[in-house]
Amino acid sequence: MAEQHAPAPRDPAPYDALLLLSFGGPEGPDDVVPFLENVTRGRGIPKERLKEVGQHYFLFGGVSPINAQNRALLDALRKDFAGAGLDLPVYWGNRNWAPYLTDTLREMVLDGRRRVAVLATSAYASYSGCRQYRENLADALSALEAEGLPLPRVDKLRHYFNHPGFIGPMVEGVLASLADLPEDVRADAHLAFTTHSIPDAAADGSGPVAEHGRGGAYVKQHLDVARVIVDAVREETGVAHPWRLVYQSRSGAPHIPWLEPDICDHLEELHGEGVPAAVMVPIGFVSDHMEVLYDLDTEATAKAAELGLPVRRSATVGADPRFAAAIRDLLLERAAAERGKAVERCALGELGPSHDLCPIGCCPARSERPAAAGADSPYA
Ligand SMILES: CC1=C(CCC(=O)O)c2cc3nc(cc4[nH]c(cc5[nH]c(cc1n2)c(C)c5CCC(=O)O)c(CCC(=O)O)c4C)C(CCC(=O)O)=C3C
Ligand SMILES: [Fe+2]
Repeated sequence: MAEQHAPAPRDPAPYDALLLLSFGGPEGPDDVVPFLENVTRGRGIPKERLKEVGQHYFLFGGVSPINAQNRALLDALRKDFAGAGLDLPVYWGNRNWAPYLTDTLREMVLDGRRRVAVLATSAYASYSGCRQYRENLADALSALEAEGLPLPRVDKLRHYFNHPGFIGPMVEGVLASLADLPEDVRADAHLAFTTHSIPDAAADGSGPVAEHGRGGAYVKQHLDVARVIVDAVREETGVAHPWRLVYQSRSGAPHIPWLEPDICDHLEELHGEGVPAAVMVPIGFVSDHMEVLYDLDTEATAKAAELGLPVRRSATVGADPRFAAAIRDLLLERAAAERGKAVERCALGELGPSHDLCPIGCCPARSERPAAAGADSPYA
């Protein structure tokens, strides 16, 4: 039949699967301590900080919101693929909790998958958000190798911080939060874009070393996203809201410098300057992680109440169908590139589309460990 000879309209080749790679989180009170041990093994986090973060989880019944968010995203992806006529299985594996990456990758291999596109639930360059996931992939491949299993090739899809399917839903979220503020303070509201604080040294080394100055790709990428959102909001409302990129969820020892200011200090400063309201925009988080539910919705919101400063927290992308479609777009784009085709790469802002393959020295670690899916990968 002629139909069989026509090129597939949505050709995922050479990929035979998509792997959603995430952080993982506890599913109940008994999971909290072992989860935190997994996260912080060898990372030098003070004991007091761990106790404190454990309390954040216990406050929510020991359940991290991240797993439900990932299950919703998996559903959205499967729906999106089916709707687009893309026949590709979608798997899910985590760094720190079940389903663990190694178990998922083993299942994939036993299912016959040999060429895997990987989407990490972190949109930006950094050790924690990029290289560490590549190290996790190398560890999983090494475990399968030790079991005598055939190794799949894993390709990590590019950073999507500036993809319209990631930014569009956030713009809508900011507009909704602004509309939710009392009318008399709305036009003068500040936008506080927030992301995970990381050590200054990790920020400086984020992304391809040669390409970025101080603050590295991590800070630059967030600033680019913030500017795009501010412009899009202005186009809708006619108001150029003052804004700043601020940080949250700092965890290391106090004598080590991390990115600042913290969101709570920032709210205090805004209040001191007579700013009448603010919207917290968690651009650093793909979905409502514990950092969003605790550090913003609980801690920073209480701080604002204490100050008498009206604040709203705008929505994360989560399982928005536009985000699922963006992931399909990234996968098909990379698939075409791997087939040697010229591809169009969607990106807003000034930085342009990120690289497909992390170059040698991208987001260096404190100690050198093998990392897959990059120019320095020991795997094919
Ligand atoms: C940049 C970044 C992202 C964003 C990229 C991405 O989204 O992946 C991220 C995500 C996440 N971080 C998470 C949880 C934790 N992170 C910790 C510790 C740390 N994070 C760091 C950075 C990041 N982390 C860093 C530099 C540390 C210090 C220790 C180290 O250098 O590794 C700790 C230890 C306790 C503490 O001190 O907070 C916990 C419990 C969860 C799950 C939340 C949930 O359950 O919903 C998620 C998604
Ligand atoms: Fe973290």
